[in-house]
Amino acid sequence: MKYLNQTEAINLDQYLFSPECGFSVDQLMELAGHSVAWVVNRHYAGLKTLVVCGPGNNGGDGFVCARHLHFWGHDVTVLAPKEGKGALLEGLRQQMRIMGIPVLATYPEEFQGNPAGFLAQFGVIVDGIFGFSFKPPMRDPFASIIRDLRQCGVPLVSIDIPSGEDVERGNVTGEALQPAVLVSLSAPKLCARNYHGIHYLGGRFIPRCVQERFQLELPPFPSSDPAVRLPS
Ligand SMILES: NC(=O)C1=CN([C@@H]2O[C@H](COP(=O)(O)OP(=O)(O)OC[C@H]3O[C@@H](n4cnc5c(N)ncnc54)[C@H](O)[C@@H]3O)[C@@H](O)[C@H]2O)[C@H](O)CC1
Ligand SMILES: [K+]
Repeated sequence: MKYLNQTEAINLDQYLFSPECGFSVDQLMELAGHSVAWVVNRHYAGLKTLVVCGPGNNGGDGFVCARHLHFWGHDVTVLAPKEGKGALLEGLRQQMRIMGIPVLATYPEEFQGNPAGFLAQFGVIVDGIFGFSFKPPMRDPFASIIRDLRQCGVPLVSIDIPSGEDVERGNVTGEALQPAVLVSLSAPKLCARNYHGIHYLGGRFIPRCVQERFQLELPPFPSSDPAVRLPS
């Protein structure tokens, strides 16, 4: 299986959205977020869940994941410190509102100065902060949230990239998240080469001709599963 560098990941994404392929962002985000929710439910079914969303499409995957987990009976809270841009992310936020899923911009008042106390309420935390467009160094508010998440002891499930990792070189600063579970989307990125936790490939939407064009050599997905576990 091929591990993508940052440029290859962006090129694959753009090719999928080109007229030649005909996919739309919201369509693939739905499939990506659904596959992450499926993995979370498989390993952490029924646990109180926090989904932390960043400002880009990795955060969008997080909102979609939150919606599916809510439907599947999880008690879900979203922490999304920055308003993402565009109608797609705005629509996802509106869905949270009408479904009664709390979306916090900061830690609640009673936990200001005690992030560990807030995070300890959750059985699992989904990391939708940064994906393949992340460029170090991290900036606040995400730098401090990532520090809190690293120290909190609650199992983390990272979407596509453990947030804070350089997409190609991995955890070079030592400040990135170290998730219990990583769900790579489309194809794993170079930073995942040395990942030894529970590793899934999700986002089962790459047509055969696109796999061949990008020489992805993806493993087969079992039955109708939206994700496949990779050896680690
Ligand atoms: N093809 C697929 O598999 C699909 C993947 N999806 C998901 O989309 C992300 C990539 O999304 P993108 O919007 O390009 O970028 P990010 O979410 O990684 O973040 C960009 C966001 O973050 C800001 N930012 C960048 N660096 C920093 C920094 N050092 N400090 C603070 N903020 C930073 C930047 O300004 C942007 O606002 C991919 O990983 C998948 O999760 C799609 O959902 C579907 C198709
Ligand atoms: K992430």
